[in-house]
Amino acid sequence: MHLTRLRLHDFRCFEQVEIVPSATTNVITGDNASGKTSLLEAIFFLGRGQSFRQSGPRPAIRRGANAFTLNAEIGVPDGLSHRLGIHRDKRGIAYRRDGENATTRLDLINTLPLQMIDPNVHRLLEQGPRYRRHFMDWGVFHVEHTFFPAWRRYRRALRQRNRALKSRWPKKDVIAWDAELVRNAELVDASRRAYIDYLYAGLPAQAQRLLGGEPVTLEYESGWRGDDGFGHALAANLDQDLRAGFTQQGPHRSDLRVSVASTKARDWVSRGQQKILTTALLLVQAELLYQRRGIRPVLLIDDMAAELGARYREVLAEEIARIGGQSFITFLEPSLVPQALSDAAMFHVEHGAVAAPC
Ligand SMILES: Nc1ncnc2c1ncn2[C@@H]1O[C@H](COP(=O)(O)OP(=O)(O)OP(=O)(O)O)[C@@H](O)[C@H]1O
Repeated sequence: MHLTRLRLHDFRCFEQVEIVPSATTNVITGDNASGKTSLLEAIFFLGRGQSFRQSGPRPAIRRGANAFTLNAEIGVPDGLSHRLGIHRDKRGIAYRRDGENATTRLDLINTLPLQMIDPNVHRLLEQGPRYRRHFMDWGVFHVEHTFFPAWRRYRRALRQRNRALKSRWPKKDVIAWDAELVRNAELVDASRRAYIDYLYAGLPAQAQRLLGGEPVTLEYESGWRGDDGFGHALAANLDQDLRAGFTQQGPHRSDLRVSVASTKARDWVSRGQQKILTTALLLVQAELLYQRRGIRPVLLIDDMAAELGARYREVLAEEIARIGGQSFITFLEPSLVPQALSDAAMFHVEHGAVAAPC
């Protein structure tokens, strides 16, 4: 699965741009503020239906324009292709797959699976559990089919239970949601555990290649206390939930502990090592998706050289080339592009224009 053509119209600093990328590695170079990240953002939008920037889709409309349009053609392994489109104007955002108006974000996610590695990727280790849950759930979503419907039902029941708690409704109205919560929490928990086991199995080989064999461990934390199951934990914590006004335990509070040589990875000092470790985790995820479903996600790597010296850059580039699939990797300057990417298609971005492969 890869992009065979990409068109941007009035998106960020680009008025009108079309690129025909390589099915393997695409290197994008350009000065600060030339539009490299915006190109990756456009691809990300097409695969996720939203931006990775905090500001939401509206500011992505080019200054002075009324709407942006993104289009992509996606080649799939059986020789077929899909067309994806996104249009954003003042009325809202519309998605299209193969001309179909009823396209949802889920359709985009399934049509163009992609994995983003940005300069802040180390926050996966440093910051709160939300980032690690997001990391886990991206992978679980793509490989464990029971996960997403259960997660959706769980969140719906959680919202209702929290509403009852916040509004100080009688106990019976709170616990009325417990059976639905428990049923779905167990499915979510089982899918995540199975996924982390698979991921863990692939990690030593990847860590060996990228980190030189430091033992990395992953420990999944379910989000509730005790070994007697979620139903028991919910019941035992009911009075505390009533006082707090929300459900304090459950899969929505789960976490993934990442340790290197028995030290919590966020205490591992070097930012560069943290970036390499996080990238290793993301690449194992990408490989797992290929092994389990035959899908290679498109890799988007923004400012690959940030935090990394020449040796780590080279090791990472070799790994990306080994894994295969399509990638888009940005660099400030051509001199930062590692040797292992010398066969990549090269694009140069300048003043809202993209120069074709040279
Ligand atoms: N809606 C918009 N309309 C016009 N220009 C915009 C809009 N949004 C952002 N820009 C501009 O687009 C330019 C490209 O930004 P982008 O983040 O893609 O650059 P970059 O090449 O990744 O830079 P860096 O290497 O510094 O991260 C910036 O000058 C930014 O101010």
